[in-house]
Amino acid sequence: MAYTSGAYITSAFLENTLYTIKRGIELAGLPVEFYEALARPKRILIVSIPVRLDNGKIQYFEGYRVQHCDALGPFKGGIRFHPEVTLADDIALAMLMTLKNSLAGLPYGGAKGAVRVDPKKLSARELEELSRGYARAIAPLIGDVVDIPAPDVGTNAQIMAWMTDEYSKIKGHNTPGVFTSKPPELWGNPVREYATGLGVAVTTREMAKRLWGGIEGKTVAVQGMGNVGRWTAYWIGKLGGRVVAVSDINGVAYKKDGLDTSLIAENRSLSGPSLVEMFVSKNGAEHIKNPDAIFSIDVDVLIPAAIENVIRGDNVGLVKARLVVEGANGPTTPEAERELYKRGVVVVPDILANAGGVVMSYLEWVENLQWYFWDEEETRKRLEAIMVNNVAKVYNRWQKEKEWTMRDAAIVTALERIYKAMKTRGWI
Ligand SMILES: NC(=O)C1=CN([C@@H]2O[C@H](COP(=O)(O)OP(=O)(O)OC[C@H]3O[C@@H](n4cnc5c(N)ncnc54)[C@H](O)[C@@H]3O)[C@@H](O)[C@H]2O)C=CC1
Ligand SMILES: O=C(O)CCC(=O)C(=O)O
Repeated sequence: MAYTSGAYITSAFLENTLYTIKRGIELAGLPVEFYEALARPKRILIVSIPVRLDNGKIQYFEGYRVQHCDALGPFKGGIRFHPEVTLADDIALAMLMTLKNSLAGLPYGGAKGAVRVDPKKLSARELEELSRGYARAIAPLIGDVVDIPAPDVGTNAQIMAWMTDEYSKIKGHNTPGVFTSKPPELWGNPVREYATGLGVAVTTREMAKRLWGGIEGKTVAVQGMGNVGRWTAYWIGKLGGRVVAVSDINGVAYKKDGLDTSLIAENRSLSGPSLVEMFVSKNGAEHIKNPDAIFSIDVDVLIPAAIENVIRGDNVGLVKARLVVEGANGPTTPEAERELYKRGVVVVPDILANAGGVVMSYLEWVENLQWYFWDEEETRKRLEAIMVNNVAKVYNRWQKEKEWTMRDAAIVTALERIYKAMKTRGWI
């Protein structure tokens, strides 16, 4: 069975994702036709978005919306604004969403969107124009029961607000359920801002309980201080773990006795690198200029929460942690993962560990469709219960199959649900 996309569009990330799906299908004993059904997205839209820059010139930005699979329900997945994003990587991210949504038991298929842009180089007005332009460009393909985007790298609640407003103007009425992770003042739920990080932290606690009897005092390093990384560090601190290092593109903040992660909530407005600087200036942390030093810090748990393909064959030897929890999508290559398992290091896969974001998006969407809202406490409890249950489900499956990785257990569980739906529909 070939596991390459077989198309002219490819990337290391896409090939790794296809390899993982193929391996899952083989381990689950499912037929080759199922692989064929998942190896290509159902639909791809490529768009060009004109933006009038502040200097008066017009610049065109390329964007995508990849709808991978809708066997389980409407397409769902974030939108990435990043200068190096490619269509192939966007396809890989959409495939991971199909698996993640299935594993979490959500009534969703998988999708992902992207625009090749460095949002930090745009003014607020330019960013708003780009966001509205992207929403207009993909409007024919999305809808509150069709495809529901949300944030990913480089996007946030304000961008979701602009996109929801733009889409609602096109429809001629308010359509809150078409994007999730909106600000609370525009039908969002306050939990969504920190939901992915909370989910990663709860996953880490649940794994630490099983591996070591608890998370209390266990040392943790977090790569990335964006939405996922910062809230992971914050909640790890709240749950009793000791975060000794955090990093961003400009370097690492390290403190042997543990960083005061409660400062993260007090400094909500700071961006990633400034949070690292904040730990140095306000918390007495050491500043290590090389951002990759995060991998070699001697900790119990390493949490890559920045971007894909960061733990690879060439640097996996640096990792000293006993547990890797994937906050980012696709941070560990298959080669690196094999090496880690050989050394007895457990890797908790992205589709399990970082599902808190989309689970919370689902709760927000249910609120939006009903125009009925739960309070913060109630939604947080629901999110935590789903995460705890998902970790137990995957861990127990993994325990029964000693030759498998935790990723295998997660992917097989996700694939079986999609297969049953496709079979029942008569798609395969
Ligand atoms: N935002 C969400 O709800 C979800 C995000 N994810 C995944 O989590 C990861 C992070 O996403 P967000 O936090 O939303 O993005 P973000 O854009 O808020 O933050 C990403 C951070 O990573 C940093 N970074 C990039 N390359 C780095 C490197 N080589 N070393 C250290 N830091 C680096 C950036 O400077 C930035 O601070 C991505 O893989 C994303 O797909 C997964 C589930 C949900
Ligand atoms: O909240 C969502 O709908 C999607 C989040 C996302 O893009 C992800 O989990 O990678």
